[in-house]
Amino acid sequence: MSARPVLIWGAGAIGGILGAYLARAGRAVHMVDIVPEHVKAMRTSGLRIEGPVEEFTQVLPASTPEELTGTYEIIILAVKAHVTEAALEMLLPHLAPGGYVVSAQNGLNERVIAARIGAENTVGCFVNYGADWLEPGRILFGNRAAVAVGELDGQITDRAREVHALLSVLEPEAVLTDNIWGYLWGKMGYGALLFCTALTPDSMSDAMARPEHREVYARLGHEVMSLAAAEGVTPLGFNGFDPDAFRAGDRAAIDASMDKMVAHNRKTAKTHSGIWRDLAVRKRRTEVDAQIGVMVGLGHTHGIEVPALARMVELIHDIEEGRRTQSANLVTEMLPLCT
Ligand SMILES: NC(=O)C1=CN([C@@H]2O[C@H](COP(=O)(O)OP(=O)(O)OC[C@H]3O[C@@H](n4cnc5c(N)ncnc54)[C@H](OP(=O)(O)O)[C@@H]3O)[C@@H](O)[C@H]2O)C=CC1
Ligand SMILES: CC(C)(CO)C(=O)C(=O)O
Repeated sequence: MSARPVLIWGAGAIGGILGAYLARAGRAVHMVDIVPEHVKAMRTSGLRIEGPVEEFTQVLPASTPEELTGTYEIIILAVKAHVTEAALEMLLPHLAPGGYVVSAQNGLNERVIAARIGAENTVGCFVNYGADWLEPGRILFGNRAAVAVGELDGQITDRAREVHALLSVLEPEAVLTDNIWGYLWGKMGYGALLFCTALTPDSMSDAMARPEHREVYARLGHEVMSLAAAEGVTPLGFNGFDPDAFRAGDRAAIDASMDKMVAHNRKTAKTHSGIWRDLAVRKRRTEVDAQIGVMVGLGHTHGIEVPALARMVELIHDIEEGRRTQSANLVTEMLPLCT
């Protein structure tokens, strides 16, 4: 592995775990986060990784954005999708000429990053491992899961290999792919299902297991996979998510896929999605506009009807703004749009 230092921008659940694994493996990393208490904990007592995967504490060099000096050739961005643009503006003075930014996020952030700094300075990445930021200096690593890395144009380059080697320190089964958009769109589909689980107080597995709500999940997945096809992308499956089943609207195959996703999520110590956590625990805005709202816009562009996605955006906003509370009834309300 090359010894070029790595800057991790956003040291929460995803970035924190990645940084701790890289540092423990002897890689030079520097962590940046806007939460001063978290930054202080990382560089003094250390970042505690907890949970069933592995437990260890790693002291890490860390700064707030205001404290950071110098430039880096490799920057991994791991903030929530709705703050990607703001974080990019903050990190750009620290991107060395010829360096690149990798998005370890959910959503189509690579488009946003490439629009700002050029596709030639952007490397694609997909992460599905489960983690929760618990408090300053403490992160739960709930479960291992699929990870993939690839260039936006599908070429297998030295720098894609370099990023793949970095992610492989955390996830030995990480994939180096020539179809990163396929993984990212697969996660857009799975992500839509996760947003639906977060309409309820239930765990991801309990919410997905409800037979009376299967039509809603089937419709959401179908809308996303139809958009992916219109975008010319061949979505890829992972951890039980079967894009072809949802694209075809094949109920038997969708049920089989949902059962696999339920089984996958029964094994994690992160029982609820990050979306649920933003709503129920952190009491803050979710990534709904950056992930689901973006697809409603693409529906208009392509002339594809996406009523379930559009209604879900409204319902998540209702919860964010205190007009509704999380309830299985919200999913039931979507049924007429989905049959
Ligand atoms: N957690 C998970 O299991 C998974 C998450 N993802 C995706 O990964 C991405 C990151 O999520 P996650 O790690 O959970 O989020 P977290 O909120 O745990 O971590 C993000 C961290 O970045 C900080 N931050 C916010 N704005 C900035 C900024 N401008 N500069 C530097 N730091 C900033 C946040 O502070 P503050 O909290 O104060 O905003 C927070 O500490 C999201 O797109 C998510 O959907 C993907 C797969 C699984
Ligand atoms: C559920 C998970 C961890 C994917 O496995 C996720 O992406 C999220 O919480 O948003």
